[in-house]
Amino acid sequence: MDSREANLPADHNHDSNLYRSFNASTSSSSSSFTSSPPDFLRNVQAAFKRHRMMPQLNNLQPRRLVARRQEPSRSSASILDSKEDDSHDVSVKQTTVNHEPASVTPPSISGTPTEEDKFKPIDAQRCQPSFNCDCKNSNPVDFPCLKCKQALPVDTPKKVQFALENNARSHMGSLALTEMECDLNNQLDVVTALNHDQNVHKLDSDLTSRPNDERNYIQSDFSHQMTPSSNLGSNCATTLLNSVHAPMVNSTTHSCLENKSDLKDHPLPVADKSTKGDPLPGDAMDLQNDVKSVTLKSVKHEKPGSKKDASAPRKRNYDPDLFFKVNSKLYQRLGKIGSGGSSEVHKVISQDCTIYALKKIKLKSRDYATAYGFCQEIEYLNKLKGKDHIIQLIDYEVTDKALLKEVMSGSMSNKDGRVKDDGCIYMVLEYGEIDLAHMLSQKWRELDSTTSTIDENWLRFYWQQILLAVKTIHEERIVHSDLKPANFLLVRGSLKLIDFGIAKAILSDTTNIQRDSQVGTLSYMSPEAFMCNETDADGNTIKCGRPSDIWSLGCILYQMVYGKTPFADYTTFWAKFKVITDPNHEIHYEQSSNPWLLDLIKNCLAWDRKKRWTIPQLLQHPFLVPPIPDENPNFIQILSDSCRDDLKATILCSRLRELVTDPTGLTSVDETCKLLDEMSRLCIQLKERLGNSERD
Ligand SMILES: Nc1ncnc2c1ncn2[C@@H]1O[C@H](COP(=O)(O)OP(=O)(O)OP(=O)(O)O)[C@@H](O)[C@H]1O
Repeated sequence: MDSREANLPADHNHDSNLYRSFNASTSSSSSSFTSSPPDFLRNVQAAFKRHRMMPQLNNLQPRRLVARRQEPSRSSASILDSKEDDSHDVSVKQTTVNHEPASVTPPSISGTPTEEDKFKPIDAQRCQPSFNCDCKNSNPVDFPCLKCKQALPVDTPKKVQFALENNARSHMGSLALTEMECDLNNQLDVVTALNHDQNVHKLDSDLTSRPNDERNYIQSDFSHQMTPSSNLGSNCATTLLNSVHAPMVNSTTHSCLENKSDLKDHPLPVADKSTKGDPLPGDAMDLQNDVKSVTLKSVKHEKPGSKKDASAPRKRNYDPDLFFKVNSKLYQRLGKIGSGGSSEVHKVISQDCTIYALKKIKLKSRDYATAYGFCQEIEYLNKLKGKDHIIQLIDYEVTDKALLKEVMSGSMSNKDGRVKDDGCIYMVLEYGEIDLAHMLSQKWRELDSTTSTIDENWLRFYWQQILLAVKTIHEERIVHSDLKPANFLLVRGSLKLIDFGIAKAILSDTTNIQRDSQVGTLSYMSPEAFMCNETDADGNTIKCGRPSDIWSLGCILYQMVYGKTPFADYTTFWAKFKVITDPNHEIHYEQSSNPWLLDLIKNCLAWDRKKRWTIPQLLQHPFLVPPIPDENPNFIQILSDSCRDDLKATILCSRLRELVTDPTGLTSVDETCKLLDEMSRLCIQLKERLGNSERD
């Protein structure tokens, strides 16, 4: 055992009643868990910090996530199943706890059997595999196994969990009751179920009743553990620390209550026989009384096997204010992340303790074509599954099954039809910590307070990732049409593309697509997006294809370099429309210390879409792939040698040599830029030729 834990001071405080009473029944460890609240909290915090990244913690299941399993063939009234309430059964269930990674569940189009019933009951969720009765427990020390009744050794992290749980519980008011009740028949649950977020939340509410200094201490102690929430990623420890603002799960509590058929048979933890005879101090006594009263109500309300209940309509076993349900799986809401023009995006946690983003699109009062378009995002995300730079779709559900069917079959026979009023699209997505828009504004805030300019390596790193993301979709013949910083999310250090809400597939063999309407976000919209479907000077219909995305990328890069979009000074729609669609409008570029950078932006923001570079070209641009410095006198020679057999490449080489060795006429910055333009073009062409000859 860690010496710091072993040295925890003795408990003299009423706040420790719960864990004290528990310790009394687990005598060998009792001294380890005794501490006055501030010391105790500190020790717990220290211990938790030490262990929170350990794999064991990643397996912890937040019990509030789960709702009670209902037997498929029975009404909700028959939830109370004596077998399920048998604490022995817990250890059986825990062996079946599903620790699969976030898996992709094939969505059901219609009539698929509900998975609701597979939803793990709370007891099963709480127990960790190490606690099951197959423990072959040869070293009984601390906690009794519920099935074999043998004591199980308690490793350090579990103690930490226990201590944390109980510590927080000891600060709880009556809100803790229902959770307590869930534990009534299972002392071991108290150890294994770490529900820090809820406890902290409850702690908040309870703090008001505490003396000021103690309250301050507790608040600072816990807030200390709850720091950089959204940037921590999605491991379980993060979850536990992050979800402080998650709503409390009264509904789960209820479902938990519903599962206790006869709580009389199960001893209350606070009234454990090992503490028999000890008068229960105030808090614990209140708690116990409250538990009993809630229990009685619950039992009365949910009498098992009653005919009335059996005939009652099936009850929702979750509270829609607290959970989302997608393909019968529940996701607890942790807070709203954002909302777009058409959707709400929430941070959620799944039953396997993984953080996701859940995008909900309400289809109410949408016309069929629009709803169909939204649904197509699913199609694209499915197509882009497994691609590194694209946000991953974990699961989805379209409540209007007919609509989904149409999208999946690629038809829209029902286009004049109406979407069901309560129709919704749910998409469970990989969770992104921060989007590029926020990263940029942070970056620019930092830069504004110093004299330094944007770090080119930072720029290169993220620009390359942006290009790779767009390359992925372009290769799949998808035009995103709404590229902007907010649609690139940082996931585990990589930028990933989101929001294919208005993306379009390139259907034919042509490189362009025709859009039905003008789309995108004004500041990033290409000239052709503004003029989509109109006729150009040559009488051709203006189309939006991949080059339109490249223009948007140019706007993003401009913003990364200068801190604002190229048309930011034109604030109204019409002003923007006018300058962007004007082929003679000259975009203003501030000087840059790196001329390649300017060249790069200009190649994206060429008004003539045919002159815009493609993604493969941009990926090879000298800004990302700097040419070997001129100091190397042999560079051109080496280059010429390597393409000796290719006449065109040799010509390019000699032209490049001329420019490098004799850059005449460089009297102005403009001239210099032109020269660099030319050199850049030659470099790219050479690179292409070399690449081709390599392939041949
Ligand atoms: N997977 C995710 N992880 C984290 N945050 C996300 C995720 N998906 C979306 N968001 C957040 O939610 C916001 C809205 O999402 P999204 O852009 O997909 O919705 P939308 O309705 O299509 O928006 P818009 O009107 O901007 O096109 C995003 O800007 C982003 O901040």
